[in-house]
Amino acid sequence: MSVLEVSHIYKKYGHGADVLQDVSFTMEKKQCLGLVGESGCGKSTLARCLLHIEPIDQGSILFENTPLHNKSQRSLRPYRRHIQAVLQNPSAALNPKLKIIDSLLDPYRQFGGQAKLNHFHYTSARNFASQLLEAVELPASLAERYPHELSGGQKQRVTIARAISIEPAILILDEPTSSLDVLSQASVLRLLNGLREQLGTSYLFISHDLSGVYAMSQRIMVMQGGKIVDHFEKEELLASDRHPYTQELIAMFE
Ligand SMILES: Nc1ncnc2c1ncn2[C@@H]1O[C@H](COP(=O)(O)OP(=O)(O)OP(=O)(O)O)[C@@H](O)[C@H]1O
Repeated sequence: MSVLEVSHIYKKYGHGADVLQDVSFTMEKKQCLGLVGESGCGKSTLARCLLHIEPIDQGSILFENTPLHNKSQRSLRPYRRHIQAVLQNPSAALNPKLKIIDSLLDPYRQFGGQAKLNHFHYTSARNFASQLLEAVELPASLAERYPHELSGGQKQRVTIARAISIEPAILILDEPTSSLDVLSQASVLRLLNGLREQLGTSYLFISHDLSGVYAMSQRIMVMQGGKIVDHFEKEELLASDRHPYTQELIAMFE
């Protein structure tokens, strides 16, 4: 069953050239869809359009069959909960002046404590923060610390905990491990995989690195110059009819 349907979207900044050109895909429930492509091809722009940080110029975005592309910011509010993101740099994502507990609770509070939860249970701020920290395999004692008192890997786990706190249907992961060392990268990817299975969230996993995308995704899209030039099931990666650009990426991977 599809959770997000993106059809023929176009996006440009100001009077520049199209950064996204005729991008279409669907995201299936509980699956991870990978998006790979070189720097500057438009991956983060696509993420920002899906998060409604940037408007699209043409096309449509349907969340569980409801069109989101033509909604006002006010009428988008209930849907924002369902599409959350984890971005590249956890230090920039966490407010340095807030204790971890307050960063963790921010989305739940933004939705007025009204988010109906299935996996987590809100009884008190402290207890909720402990459940979230436990989900990302961090000790509850970190709740009282400030971001500068955590390692990069711990900070990224906190941003993941915060993103899943309101149990979104979709999590956009834009290069979530690129600022981490190799060991932390592997453990964060393992954690994300486990959480997808536990929570039933759909992921859009964005990276310039095909090996990471391959490890995480059931389906893979390849972007070049703002277009999706290839789109296939993971098992079809080595099929002979792959796009020449995909073949270039595979050659780098081998
Ligand atoms: N706010 C903006 N205003 C104008 N141009 C922009 C803006 N954001 C991105 N661009 C341009 O759009 C194109 C796509 O950028 P985008 O950040 O989406 O690529 P990307 O594939 O995510 O790259 P990277 O992997 O390096 O993050 C680039 O040419 C970039 O310079």
